[in-house]
Amino acid sequence: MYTPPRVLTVAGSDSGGGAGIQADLKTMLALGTHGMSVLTAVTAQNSLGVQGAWDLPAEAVRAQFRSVVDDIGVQAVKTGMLSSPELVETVAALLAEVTAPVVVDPVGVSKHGDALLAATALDVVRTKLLPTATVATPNLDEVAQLTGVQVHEEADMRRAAAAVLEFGPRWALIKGGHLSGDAVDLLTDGEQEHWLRAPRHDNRHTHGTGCTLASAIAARLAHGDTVPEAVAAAKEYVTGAIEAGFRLGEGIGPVDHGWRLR
Ligand SMILES: Nc1ncnc2c1ncn2[C@@H]1O[C@H](COP(=O)(O)OP(=O)(O)O)[C@@H](O)[C@H]1O
Ligand SMILES: Cc1ncc(COP(=O)(O)OP(=O)(O)O)c(N)n1
Repeated sequence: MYTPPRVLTVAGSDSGGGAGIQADLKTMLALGTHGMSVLTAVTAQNSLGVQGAWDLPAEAVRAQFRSVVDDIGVQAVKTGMLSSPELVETVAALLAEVTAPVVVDPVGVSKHGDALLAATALDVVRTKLLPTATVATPNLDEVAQLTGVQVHEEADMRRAAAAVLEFGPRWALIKGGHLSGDAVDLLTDGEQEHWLRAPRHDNRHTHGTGCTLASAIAARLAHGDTVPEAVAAAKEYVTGAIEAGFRLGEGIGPVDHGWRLR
Protein backbone atom coordinates (compact mmCIF):
# COMPACT_ATOMS: atom_id res chain seq x y z
CA MET A 1 0.00 0.00 0.00
CA TYR A 2 1.36 3.44 -0.98
CA THR A 3 1.81 5.98 1.81
CA PRO A 4 2.44 9.55 0.65
CA PRO A 5 5.23 11.60 2.25
CA ARG A 6 4.00 13.45 5.35
CA VAL A 7 4.45 17.20 5.67
CA LEU A 8 3.61 19.35 8.68
CA THR A 9 2.66 23.02 8.61
CA VAL A 10 2.94 25.08 11.79
CA ALA A 11 0.97 28.22 10.94
CA GLY A 12 -2.12 30.37 11.42
CA SER A 13 -5.58 29.89 9.95
CA ASP A 14 -6.90 32.19 7.19
CA SER A 15 -10.69 31.93 7.29
CA GLY A 16 -10.83 33.06 3.64
CA GLY A 17 -8.82 30.01 2.57
CA GLY A 18 -6.19 31.86 0.50
CA ALA A 19 -3.15 31.86 2.81
CA GLY A 20 -2.05 30.27 6.09
CA ILE A 21 -2.88 26.69 7.02
CA GLN A 22 -5.52 26.44 4.30
CA ALA A 23 -3.08 27.37 1.51
CA ASP A 24 -0.46 25.07 2.97
CA LEU A 25 -2.69 21.98 3.10
CA LYS A 26 -4.04 22.55 -0.43
CA THR A 27 -0.50 22.94 -1.76
CA MET A 28 0.66 19.80 0.03
CA LEU A 29 -2.19 17.80 -1.49
CA ALA A 30 -1.57 19.24 -4.96
CA LEU A 31 2.05 18.12 -4.71
CA GLY A 32 1.22 14.56 -3.71
CA THR A 33 1.88 14.65 0.02
CA HIS A 34 -0.16 14.11 3.18
CA GLY A 35 -0.50 17.52 4.88
CA MET A 36 -0.83 17.87 8.65
CA SER A 37 -1.18 20.99 10.79
CA VAL A 38 -0.23 22.60 14.07
CA LEU A 39 -2.41 25.67 14.40
CA THR A 40 -0.75 28.67 16.09
CA ALA A 41 -3.41 31.36 15.65
CA VAL A 42 -6.83 31.95 14.17
CA THR A 43 -7.46 34.95 11.93
CA ALA A 44 -10.76 36.36 10.72
CA GLN A 45 -9.55 37.21 7.22
CA ASN A 46 -10.92 37.67 3.73
CA SER A 47 -10.02 39.28 0.42
CA LEU A 48 -10.13 42.74 2.06
CA GLY A 49 -7.73 42.12 4.97
CA VAL A 50 -7.45 40.73 8.48
CA GLN A 51 -10.40 41.65 10.70
CA GLY A 52 -9.17 39.87 13.85
CA ALA A 53 -6.50 37.52 15.17
CA TRP A 54 -6.29 35.27 18.22
CA ASP A 55 -3.26 33.26 19.35
CA LEU A 56 -3.53 29.73 20.66
CA PRO A 57 -1.86 28.95 23.99
CA ALA A 58 1.70 27.60 23.71
CA GLU A 59 0.47 24.44 25.44
CA ALA A 60 -1.99 23.80 22.57
CA VAL A 61 0.81 24.24 20.02
CA ARG A 62 3.05 21.79 21.88
CA ALA A 63 0.23 19.25 22.21
CA GLN A 64 -0.64 19.33 18.48
CA PHE A 65 3.03 18.94 17.59
CA ARG A 66 3.45 15.96 19.95
CA SER A 67 0.33 14.26 18.57
CA VAL A 68 1.62 14.47 15.01
CA VAL A 69 5.32 13.86 15.47
CA ASP A 70 5.19 11.10 18.09
CA ASP A 71 2.70 8.92 16.20
CA ILE A 72 2.70 9.80 12.50
CA GLY A 73 6.14 11.30 11.92
CA VAL A 74 7.13 14.02 9.46
CA GLN A 75 9.32 14.10 6.37
CA ALA A 76 9.33 17.91 6.16
CA VAL A 77 8.03 20.84 8.20
CA LYS A 78 6.99 24.34 7.14
CA THR A 79 6.38 27.26 9.50
CA GLY A 80 4.28 30.36 8.80
CA MET A 81 2.48 32.86 11.07
CA LEU A 82 3.85 32.49 14.60
CA SER A 83 2.45 35.75 15.98
CA SER A 84 4.13 36.27 19.36
CA PRO A 85 7.58 35.92 20.99
CA GLU A 86 6.21 33.08 23.14
CA LEU A 87 4.93 31.09 20.15
CA VAL A 88 8.11 31.66 18.14
CA GLU A 89 10.15 30.41 21.10
CA THR A 90 7.87 27.39 21.59
CA VAL A 91 8.01 26.38 17.93
CA ALA A 92 11.79 26.89 17.70
CA ALA A 93 12.27 24.58 20.70
CA LEU A 94 10.05 21.90 19.09
CA LEU A 95 11.86 22.18 15.74
CA ALA A 96 15.22 21.64 17.41
CA GLU A 97 14.25 17.97 17.90
CA VAL A 98 13.20 17.41 14.25
CA THR A 99 15.68 15.76 11.88
CA ALA A 100 13.47 16.33 8.77
CA PRO A 101 14.09 19.46 6.65
CA VAL A 102 12.43 22.63 7.92
CA VAL A 103 11.21 25.50 5.71
CA VAL A 104 10.81 28.74 7.70
CA ASP A 105 8.62 31.40 6.10
CA PRO A 106 9.21 34.28 8.56
CA VAL A 107 5.74 35.77 8.04
CA GLY A 108 5.64 39.39 9.23
CA VAL A 109 2.87 41.35 7.56
CA SER A 110 -0.03 40.32 5.29
CA LYS A 111 -0.49 41.67 1.76
CA HIS A 112 -2.98 44.19 3.19
CA GLY A 113 -0.46 45.48 5.74
CA ASP A 114 -1.86 43.67 8.78
CA ALA A 115 0.80 42.60 11.30
CA LEU A 116 0.97 38.82 11.74
CA LEU A 117 4.06 38.92 13.97
CA ALA A 118 4.61 41.17 16.99
CA ALA A 119 7.60 43.51 16.62
CA THR A 120 8.83 42.12 19.96
CA ALA A 121 9.15 38.66 18.33
CA LEU A 122 11.72 39.69 15.71
CA ASP A 123 14.68 38.99 17.91
CA VAL A 124 13.50 35.46 18.75
CA VAL A 125 12.96 34.82 15.04
CA ARG A 126 16.56 35.89 14.38
CA THR A 127 18.22 34.02 17.23
CA LYS A 128 16.07 30.91 17.76
CA LEU A 129 13.85 30.22 14.74
CA LEU A 130 16.12 30.94 11.75
CA PRO A 131 18.92 28.67 13.03
CA THR A 132 16.51 25.70 12.80
CA ALA A 133 15.78 26.33 9.10
CA THR A 134 16.98 24.23 6.20
CA VAL A 135 15.57 26.99 3.99
CA ALA A 136 14.36 30.45 5.11
CA THR A 137 12.04 32.22 2.65
CA PRO A 138 11.69 35.94 3.55
CA ASN A 139 10.00 38.41 1.24
CA LEU A 140 11.62 41.82 0.84
CA ASP A 141 9.70 43.44 3.72
CA GLU A 142 10.73 40.58 6.00
CA VAL A 143 14.36 40.92 4.84
CA ALA A 144 14.25 44.60 5.79
CA GLN A 145 12.62 43.89 9.17
CA LEU A 146 15.05 41.11 10.07
CA THR A 147 18.33 42.41 8.66
CA GLY A 148 17.90 46.11 7.89
CA VAL A 149 18.92 45.46 4.26
CA GLN A 150 16.68 47.32 1.79
CA VAL A 151 16.34 45.59 -1.59
CA HIS A 152 15.49 47.98 -4.44
CA GLU A 153 16.79 45.88 -7.33
CA GLU A 154 18.03 42.39 -8.11
CA ALA A 155 21.65 43.32 -7.38
CA ASP A 156 20.73 44.02 -3.71
CA MET A 157 19.44 40.48 -3.23
CA ARG A 158 22.94 38.99 -2.74
CA ARG A 159 23.56 41.31 0.22
CA ALA A 160 20.14 40.43 1.62
CA ALA A 161 20.82 36.70 1.35
CA ALA A 162 24.21 37.05 3.04
CA ALA A 163 22.59 38.94 5.93
CA VAL A 164 19.85 36.29 6.34
CA LEU A 165 22.43 33.46 6.25
CA GLU A 166 24.21 35.15 9.20
CA PHE A 167 21.29 34.02 11.38
CA GLY A 168 22.02 30.36 10.66
CA PRO A 169 19.63 28.86 8.10
CA ARG A 170 21.38 26.42 5.69
CA TRP A 171 19.83 28.15 2.66
CA ALA A 172 18.20 31.54 2.11
CA LEU A 173 15.58 32.09 -0.58
CA ILE A 174 15.10 35.83 -1.08
CA LYS A 175 11.75 36.37 -2.82
CA GLY A 176 11.65 39.23 -5.28
CA GLY A 177 7.88 39.19 -5.70
CA HIS A 178 7.61 42.80 -4.50
CA LEU A 179 10.00 44.18 -7.15
CA SER A 180 8.86 45.03 -10.68
CA GLY A 181 9.70 43.20 -13.91
CA ASP A 182 10.21 39.44 -13.94
CA ALA A 183 9.49 37.64 -10.65
CA VAL A 184 13.06 36.81 -9.62
CA ASP A 185 14.12 34.98 -6.45
CA LEU A 186 17.64 34.18 -5.24
CA LEU A 187 18.46 30.86 -3.53
CA THR A 188 21.89 30.52 -1.96
CA ASP A 189 23.74 28.66 0.78
CA GLY A 190 26.62 31.13 0.62
CA GLU A 191 28.47 29.03 -1.97
CA GLN A 192 26.00 27.91 -4.62
CA GLU A 193 23.79 30.58 -6.15
CA HIS A 194 20.57 29.82 -8.04
CA TRP A 195 18.52 32.59 -9.64
CA LEU A 196 14.88 31.63 -10.26
CA ARG A 197 13.19 33.74 -12.87
CA ALA A 198 9.56 33.60 -14.02
CA PRO A 199 7.39 35.99 -15.99
CA ARG A 200 5.44 38.38 -13.76
CA HIS A 201 1.74 37.66 -14.11
CA ASP A 202 -0.22 40.85 -13.97
CA ASN A 203 -2.91 39.32 -11.80
CA ARG A 204 -4.09 41.16 -8.69
CA HIS A 205 -5.33 37.88 -7.17
CA THR A 206 -2.09 36.91 -5.47
CA HIS A 207 -3.17 36.32 -1.87
CA GLY A 208 -1.14 33.48 -0.38
CA THR A 209 1.88 33.44 -2.72
CA GLY A 210 4.46 33.16 0.06
CA CYS A 211 2.65 30.42 2.00
CA THR A 212 2.13 28.47 -1.20
CA LEU A 213 5.78 28.69 -2.26
CA ALA A 214 7.12 27.63 1.17
CA SER A 215 4.67 24.71 1.44
CA ALA A 216 5.53 23.55 -2.07
CA ILE A 217 9.23 23.56 -1.15
CA ALA A 218 8.46 21.48 1.96
CA ALA A 219 6.35 19.04 -0.08
CA ARG A 220 9.11 18.51 -2.65
CA LEU A 221 11.73 18.10 0.10
CA ALA A 222 9.53 15.40 1.63
CA HIS A 223 9.60 13.62 -1.74
CA GLY A 224 13.39 13.57 -1.48
CA ASP A 225 14.41 16.49 -3.71
CA THR A 226 17.57 18.42 -2.93
CA VAL A 227 16.98 22.03 -1.85
CA PRO A 228 17.70 23.53 -5.32
CA GLU A 229 15.45 20.91 -6.96
CA ALA A 230 12.65 21.51 -4.45
CA VAL A 231 12.81 25.29 -4.85
CA ALA A 232 12.79 25.07 -8.67
CA ALA A 233 9.73 22.77 -8.62
CA ALA A 234 7.97 25.00 -6.07
CA LYS A 235 8.65 28.12 -8.14
CA GLU A 236 7.04 26.44 -11.16
CA TYR A 237 4.01 25.47 -9.07
CA VAL A 238 3.50 28.92 -7.51
CA THR A 239 3.95 30.65 -10.87
CA GLY A 240 1.14 28.54 -12.36
CA ALA A 241 -1.03 29.15 -9.30
CA ILE A 242 -0.52 32.94 -9.60
CA GLU A 243 -1.34 32.90 -13.32
CA ALA A 244 -4.60 31.09 -12.49
CA GLY A 245 -5.44 33.28 -9.45
CA PHE A 246 -9.11 34.18 -9.30
CA ARG A 247 -11.51 36.80 -7.97
CA LEU A 248 -13.14 36.04 -4.63
CA GLY A 249 -14.86 38.71 -2.54
CA GLU A 250 -14.29 42.39 -3.25
CA GLY A 251 -10.53 42.56 -2.75
CA ILE A 252 -7.45 40.46 -3.51
CA GLY A 253 -8.42 36.91 -4.46
CA PRO A 254 -6.30 33.79 -3.88
CA VAL A 255 -3.85 31.98 -6.10
CA ASP A 256 -5.33 28.79 -7.53
CA HIS A 257 -3.85 25.81 -5.67
CA GLY A 258 -5.73 23.40 -7.92
CA TRP A 259 -4.49 24.85 -11.24
CA ARG A 260 -2.88 21.58 -12.31
CA LEU A 261 -6.20 19.77 -11.89
CA ARG A 262 -8.03 22.01 -14.37
N1 LIG B 1 2.82 38.84 -9.99
C1 LIG B 1 3.63 37.78 -9.89
N2 LIG B 1 3.90 37.02 -10.98
C2 LIG B 1 4.71 35.95 -10.89
N3 LIG B 1 5.31 35.56 -9.74
C3 LIG B 1 5.11 36.29 -8.63
C4 LIG B 1 4.26 37.43 -8.63
N4 LIG B 1 4.21 37.94 -7.37
C5 LIG B 1 5.00 37.15 -6.60
N5 LIG B 1 5.57 36.16 -7.36
C6 LIG B 1 6.41 35.06 -6.88
O1 LIG B 1 5.68 34.42 -5.82
C7 LIG B 1 6.57 33.93 -4.84
C8 LIG B 1 6.21 34.51 -3.48
O2 LIG B 1 6.78 35.81 -3.41
P1 LIG B 1 6.17 37.05 -2.63
O3 LIG B 1 4.84 37.40 -3.21
O4 LIG B 1 7.22 38.11 -2.65
O5 LIG B 1 5.98 36.45 -1.18
P2 LIG B 1 5.03 36.92 0.03
O6 LIG B 1 3.66 36.38 -0.23
O7 LIG B 1 5.69 36.29 1.22
O8 LIG B 1 5.06 38.42 0.05
C9 LIG B 1 7.97 34.27 -5.33
O9 LIG B 1 8.47 33.18 -6.09
C10 LIG B 1 7.73 35.49 -6.22
O10 LIG B 1 8.76 35.70 -7.18
C1 LIG C 1 -2.88 33.15 8.64
C2 LIG C 1 -2.00 33.80 7.64
N1 LIG C 1 -0.73 33.37 7.51
C3 LIG C 1 0.10 33.96 6.60
C4 LIG C 1 -0.34 35.01 5.82
C5 LIG C 1 0.56 35.68 4.83
O1 LIG C 1 0.57 34.90 3.71
P1 LIG C 1 1.32 35.20 2.34
O2 LIG C 1 1.43 33.93 1.61
O3 LIG C 1 2.55 35.96 2.61
O4 LIG C 1 0.23 36.00 1.57
P2 LIG C 1 -0.21 37.48 1.57
O5 LIG C 1 -0.81 37.87 2.87
O6 LIG C 1 1.06 38.24 1.24
O7 LIG C 1 -1.20 37.49 0.47
C6 LIG C 1 -1.68 35.41 5.96
N2 LIG C 1 -2.18 36.41 5.22
N3 LIG C 1 -2.49 34.80 6.89
